Amino acid sequence: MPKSNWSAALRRPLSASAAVVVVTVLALAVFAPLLWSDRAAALDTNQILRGPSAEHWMGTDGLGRDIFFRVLVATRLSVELALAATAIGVVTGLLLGTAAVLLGRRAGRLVSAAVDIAVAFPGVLLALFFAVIFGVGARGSVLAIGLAIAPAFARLTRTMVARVAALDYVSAARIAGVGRFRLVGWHILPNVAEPLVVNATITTGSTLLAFAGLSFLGLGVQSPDYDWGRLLRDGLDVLYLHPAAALAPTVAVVVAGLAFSLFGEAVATAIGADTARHRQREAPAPRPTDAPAPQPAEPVLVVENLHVTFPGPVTPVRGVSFALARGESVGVVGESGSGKSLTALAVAQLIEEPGQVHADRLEFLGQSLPGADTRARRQLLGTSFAMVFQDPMTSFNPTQRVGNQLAEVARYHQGMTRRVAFARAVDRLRAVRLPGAGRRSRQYPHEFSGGMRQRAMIGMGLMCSPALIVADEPTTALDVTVQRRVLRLLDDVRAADDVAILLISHDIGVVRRMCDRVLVMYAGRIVEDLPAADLASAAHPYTRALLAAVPDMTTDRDRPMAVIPGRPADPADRPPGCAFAPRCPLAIERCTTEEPPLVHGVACWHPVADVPREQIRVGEAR
Ligand SMILES: Nc1ncnc2c1ncn2[C@@H]1O[C@H](COP(=O)(O)OP(=O)(O)OP(=O)(O)O)[C@@H](O)[C@H]1O
Repeated sequence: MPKSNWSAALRRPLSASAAVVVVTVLALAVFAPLLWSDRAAALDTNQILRGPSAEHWMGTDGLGRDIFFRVLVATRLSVELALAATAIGVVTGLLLGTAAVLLGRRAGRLVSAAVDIAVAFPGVLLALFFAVIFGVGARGSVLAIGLAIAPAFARLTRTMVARVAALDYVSAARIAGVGRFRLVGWHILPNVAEPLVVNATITTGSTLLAFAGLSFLGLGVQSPDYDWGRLLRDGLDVLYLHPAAALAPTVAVVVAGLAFSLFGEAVATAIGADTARHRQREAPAPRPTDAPAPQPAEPVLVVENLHVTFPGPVTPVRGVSFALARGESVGVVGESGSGKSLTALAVAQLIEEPGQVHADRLEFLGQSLPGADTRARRQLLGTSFAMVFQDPMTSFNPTQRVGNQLAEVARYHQGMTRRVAFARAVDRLRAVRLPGAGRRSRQYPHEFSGGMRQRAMIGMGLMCSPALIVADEPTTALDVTVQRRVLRLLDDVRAADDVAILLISHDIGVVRRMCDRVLVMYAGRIVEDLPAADLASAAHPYTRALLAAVPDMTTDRDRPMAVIPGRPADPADRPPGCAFAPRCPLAIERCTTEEPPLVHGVACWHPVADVPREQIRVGEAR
């Protein structure tokens, strides 16, 4: 951590004072018993319960012992106990918080549930509960307080670990066969150490106070040993006669407790500044010249048996399965209403009530999207997933400048300052080749053309480091030349940054040019999955009919345009068997009774790979 962060944090008067007090307390803990034990233990029966004087600054106790020196000497036991309890709490918390990685998902879930229940109890109640179990005395109270602070620490650890455990390098280490303990100790904990250290420092402050409480209640340190809590308890017995006896240990507890907590805050400030700087460094502008991101072993997106249902019930998406690798571009084509957009929205977790999404697997970058808690999901989708919507007019907030809207993403997800985030927004607008990016970033969306807005939307997706861009009809609202520019930009981004692209379009020609693979959807199902280069050899009559409807250089312009006869299936009234059967010129008996599964890339009882394209030209527009 750079020295400047520490000096900046310690330049704040409160942090500097806290640091001075913490160092003093630690020095007293080491040296006070060596220097003043005798004076603290010396009995003077002539000086019993005397008030403050030049000889005894805080007066004397019931045996004539000097209270000031007793408070100084008690520093060691008080700090020792607090540190021991904090250590127990931290180690137990770390073990419980990493249980999901160490013990596997099921046992981890049980541990998490137990931790959540424990967190629901107030810490003081837990400490008293454990103190009764472990018995009166210093050892019992160390265990009691240590175990009482463990659940909160475990929950913090669990949250931090879950974030790091989903990262690519942890997946790579898993696949490389790294053991669980090494994975946690080597790859995960060092990356979450900073906030945990900060929290442990702050916890030490509260632990000091908790010990004083237990000793005060008679459950902590027992005579003849004494810590600040014990002195406080003795002082309270003579409070009206001799208030300084209670005041001195009280001041010691409060000042030391506050100092540790404020010192923890100072550490947090120093580390926070450093982490933010790191994050900015870790997220360099993805330029075409950048080295490609390391290849993960897992696909970017895995969808298995996806269903989207609305009340009725209607199921416009029924059992869709596909996967996307890094840098792969997959097109989804089909007529209006075939379920393309709902599939994309389900992947983006944007289907709203009363819509229901069910899937055997819906994983993005190895993380189950329906399983992730909302915050983790937001973070994951916010940093690694970008969506370009059909209507560029509604994708931006009309009341905010475009640059600010892009910058917001980096400020929220990457903790950048306003100025740094805005500079990155301008850089991203430049990366999507928006002319005059600096000036444009200060304009409002209505001052942009449709094509510019789509490019800015892609730029917004590039504010973090997306692994997947879902583009739902991104060029439908644009004229042909602008369309081509936007599509080329998407393709460049894919090539430069190894971003996977899911392109939804009803234009099979666009998909053929842009994509590696094509998924053809009909009535909520994938009916064909084939390489874009092999479209000409499509086997499903529906794919062939879609292709036949696209005019090419060989199309006879004197003949009317080819169309697919009939109407797309209504999701609320779907025919039995293959949904395309009523419109299919090759339908056989079985097609009307039994729905064909997707086998070898085609869902058809009568695949027609070898039937000439002209035979599938099933209808013509009048
Ligand atoms: N909120 C909803 N409630 C009920 N049905 C819906 C809802 N949203 C969409 N649908 C239905 O789901 C079906 C698929 O819709 P979807 O928007 O995915 O089609 P699409 O293939 O993307 O079509 P387009 O190309 O016209 O956008 C349609 O029949 C639509 O009417």
